[in-house]
Amino acid sequence: MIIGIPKEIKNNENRVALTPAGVVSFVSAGHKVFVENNAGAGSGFTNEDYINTGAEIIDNSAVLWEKSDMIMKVKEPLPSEYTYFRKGLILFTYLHLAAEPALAQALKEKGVLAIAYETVSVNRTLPLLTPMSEVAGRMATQIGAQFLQKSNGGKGILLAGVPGVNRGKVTIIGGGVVGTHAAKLAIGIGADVTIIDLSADRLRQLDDIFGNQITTLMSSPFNIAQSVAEADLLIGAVLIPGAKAPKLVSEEIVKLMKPGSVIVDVAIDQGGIVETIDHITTHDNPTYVKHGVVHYAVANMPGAVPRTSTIALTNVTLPYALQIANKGVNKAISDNEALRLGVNVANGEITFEAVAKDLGYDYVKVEDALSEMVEL
Ligand SMILES: NC(=O)C1=CN([C@@H]2O[C@H](COP(=O)(O)OP(=O)(O)OC[C@H]3O[C@@H](n4cnc5c(N)ncnc54)[C@H](O)[C@@H]3O)[C@@H](O)[C@H]2O)C=CC1
Ligand SMILES: CC(=O)C(=O)O
Repeated sequence: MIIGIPKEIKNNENRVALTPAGVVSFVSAGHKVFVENNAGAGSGFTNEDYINTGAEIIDNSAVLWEKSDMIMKVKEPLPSEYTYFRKGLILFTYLHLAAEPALAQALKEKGVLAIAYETVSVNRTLPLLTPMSEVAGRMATQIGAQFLQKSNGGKGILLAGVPGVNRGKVTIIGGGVVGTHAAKLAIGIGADVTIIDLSADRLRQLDDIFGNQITTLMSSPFNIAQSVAEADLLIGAVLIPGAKAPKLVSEEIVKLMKPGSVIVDVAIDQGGIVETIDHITTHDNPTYVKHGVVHYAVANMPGAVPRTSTIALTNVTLPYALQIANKGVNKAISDNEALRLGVNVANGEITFEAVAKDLGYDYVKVEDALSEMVEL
């Protein structure tokens, strides 16, 4: 199989979908790898590093997409890349289609076989999302602390407090991977941390992990309003896999927050949980102020720490990509249920139920969408 690795074009996206070590794995299994010129530069991998491990450098995105059987990316294709879509192309990347209706339509219309990292699922865990959620969770606290500084538009508090002065309050909605890692950092710097989740079992686990270093609360409109109103920093970390994020924090609740408080909505890649966040922000221009509250809604947070993130991401994506290349995509999907759950679009159909529901398409099972091509 020919695997193509484009240079990412999203704002400040410095990750790359394959490291030189990954090239060795593909080439030694008999595959060919094309890497776009300087695709790895932002993560500290030079063209020479890729050439030395057996890849070929291609200086033109259109040519790279055209020559490749499978495109491995980090972020969802942007509109300028939709023109490269074609029937039968395999696309393996983050997609977050519930929040990207135009992309979903383009993938459908062009017959791309699109496998989303974020819905590949093993025993209700999301192995290809987890490492980036670990990164983004840790970053969320770091970024929140930074924007709480007066010079950055915040209310001018130090989350850690000092002897004789209150610690800052951090409310985290969603106690999964992002929420846990945000909490780790917030506890580490000495903040007063509350985690809100809908799952009583998850709250029990968090209580076992963090003990009385955190307060846990069941997710309800009342608890959310009360905790958010008091928070200096609110972190959005909810996920319903594949689906648009629920708007759990209304405009009225945001108005209850004190001026200079900060919201970091990590769940923005699925549309975000805060009503006053109506657009995605970028690393170049990461915040805006509404009702006196600083809003941060960057959908590719790990792109700002690309060396760590690229290695963490490719550690988990490579084994799946190798299965696709070695077995062929149909057999790989047929053999591996986790990978099958990653298929969001196939043969012009939406094959992930939550995405189909949110975007108003008929849901077609992967087995049915691919029935002419493979027995599942
Ligand atoms: N902005 C960015 O750069 C990045 C964003 N993310 C996103 O962060 C979000 C969270 O990801 P993970 O932590 O990995 O997901 P996860 O599945 O580990 O955790 C989600 C948590 O939300 C909880 N939840 C669901 N409905 C809820 C409700 N109504 N109220 C309270 N809690 C609720 C679940 O019980 C679960 O504990 C996802 O949208 C993910 O794509 C992840 C990495 C980077
Ligand atoms: C999860 C995701 O979309 C990201 O890491 O950018």
